[in-house]
This record gives sequence, structure tokens and C-alpha cells, in this order.
Amino acid sequence: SQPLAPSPVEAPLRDLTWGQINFLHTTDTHGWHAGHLQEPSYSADWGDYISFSTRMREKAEANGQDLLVIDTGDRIEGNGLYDASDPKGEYTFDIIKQQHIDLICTGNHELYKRNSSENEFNINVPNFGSSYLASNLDIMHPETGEQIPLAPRFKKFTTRKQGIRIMAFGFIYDFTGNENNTVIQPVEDTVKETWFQEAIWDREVDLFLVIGHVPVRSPEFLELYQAIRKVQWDTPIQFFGGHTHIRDYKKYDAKSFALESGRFMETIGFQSIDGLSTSTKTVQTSAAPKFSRTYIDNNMFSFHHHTQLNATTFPTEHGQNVSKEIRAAREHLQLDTTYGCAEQNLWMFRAEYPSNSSIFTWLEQRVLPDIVVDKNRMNKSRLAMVNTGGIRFDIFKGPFTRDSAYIVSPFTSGFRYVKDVPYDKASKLLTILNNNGQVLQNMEPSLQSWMLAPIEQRSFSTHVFTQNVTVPHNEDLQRPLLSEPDLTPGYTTKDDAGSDGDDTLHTPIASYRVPNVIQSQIDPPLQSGDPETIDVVYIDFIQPWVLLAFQFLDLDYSIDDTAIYMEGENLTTLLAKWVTANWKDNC
Ligand SMILES: Nc1nc2c(ncn2[C@@H]2O[C@H](COP(=O)(O)O)[C@@H](O)[C@H]2O)c(=O)[nH]1
Ligand SMILES: [Zn+2]
Ligand SMILES: [Zn+2]
Repeated sequence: SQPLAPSPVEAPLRDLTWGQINFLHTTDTHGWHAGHLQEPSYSADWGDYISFSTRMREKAEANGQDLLVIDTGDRIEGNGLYDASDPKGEYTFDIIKQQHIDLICTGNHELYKRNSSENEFNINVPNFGSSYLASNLDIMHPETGEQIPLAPRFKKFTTRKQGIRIMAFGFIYDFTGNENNTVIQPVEDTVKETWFQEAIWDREVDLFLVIGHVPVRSPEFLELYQAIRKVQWDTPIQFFGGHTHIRDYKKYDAKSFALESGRFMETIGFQSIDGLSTSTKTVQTSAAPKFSRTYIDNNMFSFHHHTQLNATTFPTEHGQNVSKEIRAAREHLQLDTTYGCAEQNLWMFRAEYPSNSSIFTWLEQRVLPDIVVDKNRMNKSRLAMVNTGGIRFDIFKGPFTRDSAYIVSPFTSGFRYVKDVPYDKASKLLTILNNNGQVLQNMEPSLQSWMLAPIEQRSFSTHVFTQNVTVPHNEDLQRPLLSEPDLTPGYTTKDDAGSDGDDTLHTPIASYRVPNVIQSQIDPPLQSGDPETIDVVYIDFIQPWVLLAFQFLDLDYSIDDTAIYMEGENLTTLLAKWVTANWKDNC
């Protein structure tokens, strides 16, 4: 049976600041609705979160305050609970819909594949009704083919307890890697739409609420902030963002803030606002409302503390039933089947690259040379390339399970290749793709101009995991500083409101940049020296950039010059096979 979630380590906690209106925010959950079974700090599951939101709403409403629950997309691809079923998501849509969500929108991962976006249209939009917003996203109707909004463009409503009049929108960033059955309107065009202008001109609004799968520090949110401010010079605006997988808080002005709440069910974002006008009370415009944010570690110790409840009084029957549903789904999917045991931790960003603790060095030096071999080309040297953004999580010392394979490499990406490329040019590809070491995790296809511009003129939108290495100091704490050995490693976030945002005090975790792409050169056993020509093998997701990079090298290969490498295999299955062959005896 599955391992019990590890009980969280007791730690000093910062209390929440409640307000007239309070919010709980999740983003980029990526299928992690069972919680983190190997990390006590993040060991609560979606059922526990349902209990938490229920108890928090009870607490707010007992004080005559409101509480809204928000999710900003990327709910799929990244954990066996979603990726291991056939069809993918067989269990997760019913699990997710059990949570009462007041506002929800779409992420880019819901749009890479036709069946993912059609699942949103056919399942999640009906499940969440008017809570689902799609301000700049259309879909081709699965039956008629007609282009229609995926969900309503906006929603105006008044909160139950305080009577706060809210105008809400739901955006996706200017993503261009979507399948052609969906259409994303650039935000700069949406703000010119008549419907949008009419919505922001509405004077009977106490708070603009903009949710989006959009980084809080982005041209898209800045565009929306400026468009609203142009017509509503002092109405408060609250943004909820996502996509970059970090905890962050951006101040746009004294009456406008943006919260981003991490990734993978590690964080429940908490935001409160106090001092707003309402349908029955007008506040002097000179008085700015008080905004407060907290990043809650997703575990029962935090949940009990913030609700002032305990293991007996906290759980709700509904939440417990959903936790049972999650355990049953994991059991059915046999996610805890062990392939082998890792002899050490292997880190994505917590170890320098290259190093013996880097998951990317491990892939490059131990795994790719073993797995990237096509029976039809096995006597040919090859360069094997994988984008670091395709590897999604660390490997912990101990059991590597069926769940681990999907957690580390969830995508169905296989390998493709261009054969017999002149080595003197092929050997320059990596430098181009890594652009002199700058980090690019969000690979977007519209890079034609970027690729062909001189390298020094290129800029990138990147999401770099920056868990700030900030040690809490006495002046930052509401409690006397514990000596570091009493604290566990975790998030120590510094944002526009300072360094007191994390609810749990931790010692800092280092974070290092990694390149866009890693590469292994694999030669046949008896070959010595570099070959004249070489097969360029790459994970299929990065094909658009590889072909552009060839152009940069004056090699005019096209898609017609590419072919599948290792038919029927993908990185997930190859990884599982490698672990079974190499780590079986470590258990
Ligand atoms: N190798 C693959 N990498 C992929 C694929 N789909 C997405 N990705 C990577 O994910 C990020 C975006 O993730 P997000 O959670 O930040 O939105 C993208 O930039 C790629 O690096 C895939 O099919 N194969
Ligand atoms: Zn994401
Ligand atoms: Zn995303």
C-alpha cells in the first residue's frame, strides 16, 4: 500500500493578517493533488486543502468577512496521478472539481494538446460553471469547429458577507505553443476590445480582480494594469498570477498588488485586503486599503495553525472522502511500484550544473549514453539533446517509483533526429540553443527573430527558480530567531513586500541556474576522435529551435529532413527502463 504522507515538522509560523476579503490561491499544481509523499513540508493533499478552505471560509464568515478560492491553471502534466492513467486525467478531473473554486482559468499546459483543451471545454468548464473565465482564449468547438470563447470573458459579482462589487477577468499569457484547435488573443489586443472597455468603465466596482496564468512581473499584467488605471485611476486591483513556478508578490501601486503562489501543491497563497468600499459603504479615496500576503506551506501543521483547529476538529468529511479517493486512484494506478532505488539525491536547481548532485549531469553522463540508441543507427555517432524544462522535479535518495518517472519526466515527448550532420557545425548547436549560458525554460516557438539576431541583442523571458537565499534576521521575525539547526530547509522568499511572506520559517535553499538544453555525445565503442558527420538527436519538443539553430549555421534543414529516433519510445519509459536496469539492486 502507498506510503503514508510524512507528518510535517513543527516549526515557528507567521500568522495570517485577515481582511474584509481573503483569498486562497493555487497555481501550477501539475497533477500533484496527492501532495508530496517524500517531503513533509508539502504533504497535504487536495482533500486536506478542501478541509482547509472550508474551515477558513467558516472562520472568515464568522467574522463577517469573505473568502474566495482561486486557481490559475497548469493543473495537468507533472505527476502520475494525472499522467499515469489512460486516458490521462481519468481520476483528476473529479478530484479537482470537489474543491469549491470561485475563479479559475487556463494554463499553457492545458493547451499543448487537443485532448487537453477539449477536456477543459467538455469537463472543467461545466464542472466550474461561471467560475471559469477565459478573457483572451477561444477554442474550436469540438463538434461544430466554430471558434468560440472557451469560457465567459469576465464576471461581475458582489461578495456575500461584505457586499464588495467585483469585476473579474481570467487571462493566459501570450502563449504561442498551443495546438491549433485553440486561439490566444494577445493581451494588448484584448484591452482594446469593446467588451473589455465597457467592463473597466463600470463605476459600480469596488475591486478589479484579474486572475491569469501569467507571471506577476510580465508585460501582460503591466498592460492590464495600465489599461484599467487609465480609466479607473484609484480603484483597487488585485492580480493572481502563475506559470513561473515561484513565490512572488509584485506591487503595481498602493492600491494594486499581484500574488504568485509557487508550484506543485507546495504553496497555498493567502491574500487579504482591508479598507475597501462596498455596495453599502464608501471609503475615502485618500485611504489606501491594506493588502497582506502569505505563502502557506501545504501541510497539516500550517493548516491546523491558521484555522486554530487540531487533528480532531480540522478534518471535514468531504475533505477526508476526497483524500480516500486520491489514495484509491493511486492504488489503482500502482504509482508506488518501485523500479529501483536512487543511491543519492539528484537536484534540478539545488545543485550546481555540472556536478555529481545535478540531475542534469546524471542524465547527460549516465542515462542518455545508455538510452539514446536506435537499432538502425547504432553504429553512428550521435549528439543527444534534452531541454532542461522537460525535466520537472528532483530525485530523492530511495525508491524511484512509477510515480517518480512521471514526476521527473511527465511529457510524452519522444526523440527525433537529423542524420549525418557535418560535425564542425553540429558541435556549435548547443551554444546557440543555450545562448551563452542565459537561461530559457519557457521555450516559445516565435523565436525566428531572436535566433537570427546577433546573440548579444537577444533577450529572454525566462522562469528561473529563484528561491532567495535569505536568512531570516531578528528584525524580520515576529518571534525570536531560532538557531538555524532548529529550522528545516525551505522557501525564504523576498518580494516587493519584504521577506516575511513565508508562513513557515526555514533555512534557505540555494538555487542555481541551468542551461536551456543539455547534450551528450555518444560514439560507437571502437570509434576514436570526432566523426566527420554525426546524427543530431533531440527531444521532439525542441525541434522548432533546433531547425532554427541549423539555419543560424547556414544548414537549411527542414522538417522533411527529420525522422523519429527510437520509434515508440519516450523519455518517461526510457527513464523507467534505465532505473530498473541500473538501480534495482540499490533497494
Ligand atoms: N521536453 C518537453 N518539455 C515540455 C513539453 N511541454 C512543456 N515542456 C516544458 O515545460 C515548459 C513550460 O512549463 P510551465 O509549467 O512553466 O508552463 C516549457 O517551456 C518546456 O520547457 C513537452 O512536451 N516536452
Ligand atoms: Zn506550470
Ligand atoms: Zn505554465
